[in-house]
Amino acid sequence: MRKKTVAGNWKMNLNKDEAVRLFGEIELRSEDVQDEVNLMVFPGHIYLDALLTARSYSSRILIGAQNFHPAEKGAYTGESSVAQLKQLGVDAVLIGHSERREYFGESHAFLKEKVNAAISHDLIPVFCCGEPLEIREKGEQEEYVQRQLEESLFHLPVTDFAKVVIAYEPIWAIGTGKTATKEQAEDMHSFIRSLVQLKYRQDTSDRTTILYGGSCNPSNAEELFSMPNVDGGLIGGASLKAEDFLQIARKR
Ligand SMILES: O=C[C@H](O)COP(=O)(O)O
Repeated sequence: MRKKTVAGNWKMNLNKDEAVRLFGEIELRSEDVQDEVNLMVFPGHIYLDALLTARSYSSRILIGAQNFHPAEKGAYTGESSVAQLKQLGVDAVLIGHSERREYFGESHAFLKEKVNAAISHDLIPVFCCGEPLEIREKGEQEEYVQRQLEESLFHLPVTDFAKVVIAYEPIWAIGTGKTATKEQAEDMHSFIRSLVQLKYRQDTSDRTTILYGGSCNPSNAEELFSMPNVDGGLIGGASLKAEDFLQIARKR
């Protein structure tokens, strides 16, 4: 039985006070979210330390970084390494978000390096994949997502792959209010799981967490999460309000 995961990607939103307050509210009010739900937040990079410091000792909320550079160290102005994030106390990293692929030109090969760097420092890689609208309209979404996984993720040996969380985020649904239907999400999630089974093993594919992202909110989370292969969500806009985020986390 897979545990559900609900992760909030705060992107480049909130100031420091707002970020610390939001984290505190989520932490305080997460008590009525079932124990079997994993909670994760990805705040703005410059607030990671503040949140890690504010996090209570017994907190159930994992804190992740939205970005990093795969090199161990070096002349990469403005970047952070996984070693630096690990030392800070970060638990997870986002890799392959469509915004990083599109606006920062992160290639399949670069994302593969990021995956390797995260694994080598024992950070949970949350690997995002998903197709743009024109690909969906041509009906080529499966080939598109398969390539993303094959180029950047499926090189991992099974023991490392077991640490990865996959997030399927159709680009046409991100921040648009136009969420995938539960059938569209389930079709892609079950396709991804079948690829994992082919590449690895049945027990690995049974255990792989596959999140849905793209305009997921308190009104549509329940039907999306009711699908057998949807193991929770990677939430953008709706994760910026504690009540909305927690309402999503309470959906089964
Ligand atoms: O990482 C989160 C996704 O990009 C979804 O964002 P959204 O919920 O605002 O559509």
